[in-house]
Amino acid sequence: MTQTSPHATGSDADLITAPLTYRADLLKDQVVLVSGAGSGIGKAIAVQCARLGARLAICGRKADKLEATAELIRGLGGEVLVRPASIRDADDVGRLHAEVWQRFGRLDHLVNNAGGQFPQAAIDYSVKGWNAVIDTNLTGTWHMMQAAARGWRDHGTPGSIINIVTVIWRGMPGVAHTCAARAGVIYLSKTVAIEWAPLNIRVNCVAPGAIATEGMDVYSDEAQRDLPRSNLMQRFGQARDVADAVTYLAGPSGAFVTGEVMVVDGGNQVWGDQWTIPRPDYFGGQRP
Ligand SMILES: CCCCC/C=C/C(=O)SCCNC(=O)CCNC(=O)[C@H](O)C(C)(C)COP(=O)(O)OP(=O)(O)OC[C@H]1O[C@@H](n2cnc3c(N)ncnc32)[C@H](O)[C@@H]1OP(=O)(O)O
Ligand SMILES: NC(=O)C1=CN([C@@H]2O[C@H](COP(=O)(O)OP(=O)(O)OC[C@H]3O[C@@H](n4cnc5c(N)ncnc54)[C@H](OP(=O)(O)O)[C@@H]3O)[C@@H](O)[C@H]2O)C=CC1
Repeated sequence: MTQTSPHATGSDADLITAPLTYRADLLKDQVVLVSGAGSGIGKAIAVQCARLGARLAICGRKADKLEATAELIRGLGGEVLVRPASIRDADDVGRLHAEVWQRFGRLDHLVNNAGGQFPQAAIDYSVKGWNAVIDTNLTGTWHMMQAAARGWRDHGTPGSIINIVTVIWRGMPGVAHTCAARAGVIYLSKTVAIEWAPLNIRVNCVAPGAIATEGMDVYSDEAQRDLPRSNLMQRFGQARDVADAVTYLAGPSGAFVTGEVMVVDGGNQVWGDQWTIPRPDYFGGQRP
């Protein structure tokens, strides 16, 4: 975590002590695998699941960030498997899932949170830049989904997948690559929700709006100033807002929910301009 980021995920103390929305044994003994759990939303999800009694497996590329999350979980008396891995690497993902089953003998929920992008006009994308975003957000997410489904099929146990996406419905100027990738994940999720229903696997998505995390640091000062004004609440959401939505879908409250997208965006899907690159003169130029 960038300690100086104005968008850091609340303090570690907040993650550990903030009042819980759900009862403290909601996920008792369940096993939750969270990708990208070394920072931001993923960290908040992992710590919240641990506070609700779950055993955690966490992955991401950077071991030191994962260890910091793991320390918090162990401090809560929780159990955690730390496994640095890139979701872009299908073989690595396969080994990660094998390790989860070996360690815990079960997997209950996969939370595909790892992802990211950079702001740039689409017309300027390099092939490498496009591929980096698609490989991470669409293909990497798919590697994780398929590995989880195969595990549940082979063990004959139920499971649920929760994919973190974005609010794509009115387009996302400045991050077209991620908009395309997340749209792919949403319709992939709806499709396999059908195909995997006979396997007792639920598949859902959570679509956050602008959430205050260190991931925001990739955007310009102007974009960071404007993004919280792009919704009806006129502010950033918090990582725990997303963690609560994930918990709703993972808990008994989600038992009859599949193929769905839960939007947590302060109303941005109905109102608010969202430019992550300078707004062209054609659309009024300068931001407010
Ligand atoms: C609702 C509000 C709107 C915004 C909604 C979403 C907000 C968020 O999601 S914020 C939180 C997410 N976190 C991030 O986005 C963190 C930063 N992004 C990443 O780390 C991305 O995962 C990644 C895909 C950019 C990283 O991939 P990786 O392969 O590790 O990246 P590289 O640094 O190796 O770059 C590969 C390639 O991509 C192009 N590129 C990267 N950054 C930029 C940039 N700022 N501008 C233009 N192009 C960029 C570039 O082609 C890179 O290759 P090289 O040129 O050879 O470095
Ligand atoms: N903050 C926001 O406003 C919004 C965020 N989102 C999405 O929510 C998710 C979490 O974002 P947020 O917490 O804000 O930002 P962060 O940048 O803090 O989190 C992204 C996490 O993904 C991990 N990651 C990136 N690439 C890979 C990879 N190839 N394999 C494994 N892990 C990877 C990173 O860890 P490491 O670098 O160690 O690999 C990092 O911990 C992302 O998918 C993001 O796009 C969606 C909508 C809005």
